[in-house]
Amino acid sequence: MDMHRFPIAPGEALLRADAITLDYRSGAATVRALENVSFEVHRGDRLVLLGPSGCGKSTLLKAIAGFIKPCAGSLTLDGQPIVGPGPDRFVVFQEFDQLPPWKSVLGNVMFPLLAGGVSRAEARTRALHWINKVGLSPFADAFPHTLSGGMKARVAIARALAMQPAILLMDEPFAALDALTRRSMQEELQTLWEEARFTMLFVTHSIEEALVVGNRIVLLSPHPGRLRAQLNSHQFDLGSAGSAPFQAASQRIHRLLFGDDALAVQAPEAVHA
Ligand SMILES: Nc1ncnc2c1ncn2[C@@H]1O[C@H](COP(=O)(O)OP(=O)(O)OP(=O)(O)O)[C@@H](O)[C@H]1O
Repeated sequence: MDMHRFPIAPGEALLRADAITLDYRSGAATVRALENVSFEVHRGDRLVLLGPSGCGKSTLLKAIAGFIKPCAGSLTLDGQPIVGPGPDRFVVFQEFDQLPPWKSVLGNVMFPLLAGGVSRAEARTRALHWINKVGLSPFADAFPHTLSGGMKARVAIARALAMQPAILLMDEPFAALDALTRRSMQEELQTLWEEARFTMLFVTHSIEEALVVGNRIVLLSPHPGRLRAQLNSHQFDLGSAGSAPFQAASQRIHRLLFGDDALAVQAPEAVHA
């Protein structure tokens, strides 16, 4: 596969979630985290799962990663059922302590490649390529504890992209960062996407972040998590944040999640902001 670009066949669904229902069971208690959730991710999409705390965003991402199994419905990637974790999906979490502290930046980025059977020489070349892409070449030999939160986020992104997954799964990756760093990470992610056009599923509970990062947004309502609406948001980026259309879209989403609209509409609807 080309190291620099992820292949895209526009319009073709890469990931399908079809009528996903997922219960957590502990002892006699059952918590329904997701109910009848369906959506598609197309190649090259930056699809955002957005909703309030407890709506099942992380649960859905973990099911797509193959860590947990839905009790009903189907998840397919490239037409194949998802039955467990695989190298075609890579998760970036919020906790950047996911970087082993005894490995340098280069070692951290090479690690999953080596574990996946890539030769040392190839792993090093690929790792250095993506470390350079996220602007960390001068820090290739640095250890995680010497890096800022933003730099650790960039290492995590480089590590994920070096694996060339079919879909990059990001679970609130910037939530622990200060506002300025978070903003610059959103911008860097956008720049990386413009260069490499990878497919991404991004979880957040920030409406603004969803509008900036995503080209499409899937809204979930909580308890249990249900599909609330789907919106197109490709027209927005950091440059348009704060503009009148951006504010209007943001308010519309807020009403769908928390306002009267949230109560009025029972069935999922397609909404174009
Ligand atoms: N391991 C678990 N055992 C039991 N219930 C769980 C477990 N993990 C999550 N839940 C419940 O499932 C529901 C969805 O949780 P989930 O973490 O997926 O939501 P979320 O939208 O990602 O929330 P947040 O934004 O706060 O992380 C919640 O009611 C939560 O309490």
